[in-house]
Amino acid sequence: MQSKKTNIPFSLTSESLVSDLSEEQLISLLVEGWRKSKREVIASIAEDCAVIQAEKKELYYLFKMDATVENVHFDPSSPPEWIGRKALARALSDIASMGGEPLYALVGLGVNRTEKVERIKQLYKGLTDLARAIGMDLIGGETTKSNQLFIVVTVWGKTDGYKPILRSGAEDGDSLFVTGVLGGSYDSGHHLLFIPRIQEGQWLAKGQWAKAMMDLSDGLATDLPRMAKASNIGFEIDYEAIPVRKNYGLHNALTDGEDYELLFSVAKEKEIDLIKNWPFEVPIKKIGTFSKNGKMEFQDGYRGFDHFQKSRGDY
Ligand SMILES: Nc1ncnc2c1ncn2[C@@H]1O[C@H](COP(=O)(O)OP(=O)(O)OP(=O)(O)O)[C@@H](O)[C@H]1O
Ligand SMILES: Cc1ncc(C[n+]2csc(CCOP(=O)(O)O)c2C)c(N)n1
Ligand SMILES: [Mg+2]
Repeated sequence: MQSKKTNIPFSLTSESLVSDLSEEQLISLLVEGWRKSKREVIASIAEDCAVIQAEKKELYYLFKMDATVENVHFDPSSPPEWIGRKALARALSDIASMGGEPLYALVGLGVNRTEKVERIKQLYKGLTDLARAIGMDLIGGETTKSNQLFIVVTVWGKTDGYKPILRSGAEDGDSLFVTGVLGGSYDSGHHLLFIPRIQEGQWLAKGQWAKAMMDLSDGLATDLPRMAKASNIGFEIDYEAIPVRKNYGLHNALTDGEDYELLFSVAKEKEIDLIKNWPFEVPIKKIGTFSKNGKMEFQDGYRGFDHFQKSRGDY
């Protein structure tokens, strides 16, 4: 795998804390200097999923792990079925973001000894109901004692007969689209009950509509610059075009996170056909353009979610 530049703005000392870094800086630091040893690893760290090319032509395997932690990703009072559902759906959103088809899941569970068995049973029901609905198989996992309830889901998916869509394919002049509406995910409960855009992602990849694609988990303000940097191209946003959830505002749409919608680039000349042929219920909206004259960052004050920066309910 390719190591990313660390971009650490100061020298670390033995006293430095994780909270001195952003999530991205910590990951960069941990994998600095790591080089992939296998040719079949097509994409890895910094993409939504790792991509492994199988020996058969145009067969790619996708892998993604996501953690769902009490008081970080859900409140103790959240319905347990919804917690389990969310834990799987988070990883499915990353598979969707490459146009993949989910196949198998491994589930890690951390539970306190004082936890009610019924709560964990309900949590598992939410998770397995979604897996069944999607037609994927639960093939194993791990269970451990933990002070804080957590679920770690690893999903294995594939693209068979077509290439997965990376974050790095956007080019000058491409149109930038988003599915659904953005903002207010936590307060509205969307963060528990969102529908991962699996069919939409596959359609966009199979039909060669999307050139670059990712899912929005940390907020457009953080995630779009990631796509721009991966593609090495700037962007220009039409702020008024951003689809905002009812009762929320532009700031929510840019910074709240957990939208779990698809962000993708399309060649300008395909834009009209895309809109005409879009076969799904969820709407798509053009929100800007990739441009070599544009910036790769949003203006100051728009910043998405970061696990190590101070936010709601920090401890
Ligand atoms: N501890 C780690 N070691 C190695 N790679 C990591 C580690 N944590 C995250 N990564 C990789 O870093 C990238 C960013 O991780 P992250 O989980 O934020 O993915 P994302 O797709 O940006 O966000 P989300 O999972 O919320 O959609 C991914 O490619 C992920 O596989
Ligand atoms: C109790 C509670 N507090 C805050 C939030 C909001 N939240 C948590 S993680 C995240 C970004 C994506 O996470 P990751 O980067 O891990 O994929 C956001 C916006 C929540 N859902 N529950
Ligand atoms: Mg992602």
